[in-house]
Amino acid sequence: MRPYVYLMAAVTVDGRIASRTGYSRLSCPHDLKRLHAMRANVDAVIIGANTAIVDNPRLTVRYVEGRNPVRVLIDGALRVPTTLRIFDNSAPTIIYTSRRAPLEKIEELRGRGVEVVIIGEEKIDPGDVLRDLYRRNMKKVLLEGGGRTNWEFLNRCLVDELIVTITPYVFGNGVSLIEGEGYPNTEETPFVLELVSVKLCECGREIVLTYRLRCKNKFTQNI
Ligand SMILES: NC(=O)C1=CN([C@@H]2O[C@H](COP(=O)(O)OP(=O)(O)OC[C@H]3O[C@@H](n4cnc5c(N)ncnc54)[C@H](OP(=O)(O)O)[C@@H]3O)[C@@H](O)[C@H]2O)C=CC1
Ligand SMILES: Nc1nc(O)c(N)c(N[C@@H]2O[C@H](COP(=O)(O)O)[C@@H](O)[C@H]2O)n1
Repeated sequence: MRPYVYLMAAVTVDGRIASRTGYSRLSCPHDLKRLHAMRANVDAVIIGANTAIVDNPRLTVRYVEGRNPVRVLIDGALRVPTTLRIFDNSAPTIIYTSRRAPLEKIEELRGRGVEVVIIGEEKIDPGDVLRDLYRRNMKKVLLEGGGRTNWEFLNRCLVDELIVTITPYVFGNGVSLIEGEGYPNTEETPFVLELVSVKLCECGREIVLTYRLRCKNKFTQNI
């Protein structure tokens, strides 16, 4: 069993979630409220190592009333600095890492109240992360990027709902919503996207697309 997985992001018209310099503040205040309402609605928020390093996010609920989710970081080599805001104890934080992680860094973070879980030899299977979160009674989680982490989950059919806000910008380069090895054509994706809704944001400049993802039968995960 695994939790229900939402993936939420803001993209430019050319599908980028960040520019080549790592700039990613795309959403208007209304869209940020939507993001924070989603954080308040889930049990955990998951990010990858680069997002943690580049953005140094808080991942707390601030623009609406609600409780903070558990913050989950996937970092196979435990590359992140120990000074990040996600280690500030304002909400619980769990790191999933592998045997590649330096032992002294694991100890330092554990000493500061961060739960560090070694879940793989080299690579981390996102299915294992989700199963572990489910065992901890987390039934709904939000995947907040970045592009590589989104790919790792999506490519294994581990995303149930995709909520993408299209913002009126173009980067021409940078990090795409999904950053992976890719598919050669539309037939060979392991999932189908079913459009649920198209909404104009309250600001009048952004479009919020919601899709439900259905895993094609031959790719169905046994999870
Ligand atoms: N506009 C928006 O809505 C958002 C934008 N962003 C932007 O996205 C950018 C970062 O995206 P990106 O560079 O793709 O990186 P990610 O944040 O997806 O981090 C990728 C890294 O995380 C680690 N990781 C993720 N999954 C696994 C796994 N299954 N097993 C092992 N390690 C894993 C790996 O580290 P390692 O290689 O060391 O093993 C991997 O290189 C930032 O610039 C950020 O600002 C992020 C979120 C939202
Ligand atoms: N949905 C969405 N829209 C944007 O424009 C964004 N830049 C992001 N980024 C995500 O939010 C994190 C920052 O969170 P805090 O404000 O520090 O709590 C960032 O790291 C991305 O995960 N998302």
